[in-house]
Amino acid sequence: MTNFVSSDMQVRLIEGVRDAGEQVLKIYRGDFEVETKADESPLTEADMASHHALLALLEELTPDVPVLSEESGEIPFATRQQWQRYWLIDPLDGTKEFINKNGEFTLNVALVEASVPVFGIVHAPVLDTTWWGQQGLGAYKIEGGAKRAIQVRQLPDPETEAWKIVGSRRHGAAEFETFCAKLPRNERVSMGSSIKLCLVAEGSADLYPRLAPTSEWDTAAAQAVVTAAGGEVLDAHTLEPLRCNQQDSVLNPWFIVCGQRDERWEKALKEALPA
Ligand SMILES: Nc1ncnc2c1ncn2[C@@H]1O[C@H](COP(=O)(O)O)[C@@H](OP(=O)(O)O)[C@H]1O
Ligand SMILES: [Mg+2]
Repeated sequence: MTNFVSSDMQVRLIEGVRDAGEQVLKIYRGDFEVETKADESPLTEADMASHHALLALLEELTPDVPVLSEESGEIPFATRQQWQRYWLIDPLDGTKEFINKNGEFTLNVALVEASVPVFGIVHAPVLDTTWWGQQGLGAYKIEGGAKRAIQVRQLPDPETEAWKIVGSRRHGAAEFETFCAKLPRNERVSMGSSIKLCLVAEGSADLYPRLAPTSEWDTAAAQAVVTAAGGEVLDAHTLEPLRCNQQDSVLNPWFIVCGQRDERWEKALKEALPA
């Protein structure tokens, strides 16, 4: 099994992401301005502070590895296609949650190798919680200073326990409801940002159907955590794992995050999705 990130490097990365989170927290606790990007999505000084802090961290630790950030501007596919290994970051996922001050936003750093997110850190500064994982080496969570290994859970028997389905606060609500209505007994939980994937990774939720657009930087770090915890992030149509950097567009297909694959939800998915 390849060790993509040494344990020493891992410690420095986690510390660096948590330091960037401290900068974000200072802005979160004060008054900040909100700009609107060309695609109509919001941007705050915290997105940019985190972007610069994470770029500085990665350039210091791995000067030879290129970085693609949500805030770095477009890098042509012809260039990205040459990258065997690169960092893919979303400096602040859940900007609307940040603006609404509900704490459900994250800093996201993924290492992508041959299109597969093999290592990822997801940090939620307000929750004082960090999830990380590396392919083949397990997944972990630090919450309030306490570290523990995490793992996905098996889908429970719905006769005795409802399946927990996590969904976005803001996107794809109608598709989400249609999907959940086809499932056995379930309870729904709303959450912002990549925390949704981490809830599946840690076994607090069973499924996260994302039947709405996202970009690769929204999911790569948390996909690494989910897979290291024994789960999967699957294209909702092909049921193949999501891959990065395969085409000009950085948009993901609709996807499903699951713990262990199970024919019960696969059947529901086939019925719930438009042909
Ligand atoms: N039309 C669209 N195209 C691409 N991504 C979209 C999108 N609408 C929402 N998203 C992504 O969904 C993320 C938020 O999802 P959720 O509300 O479920 O947490 C946003 O992250 P950012 O906050 O980083 O912009 C954004 O990237
Ligand atoms: Mg995002």
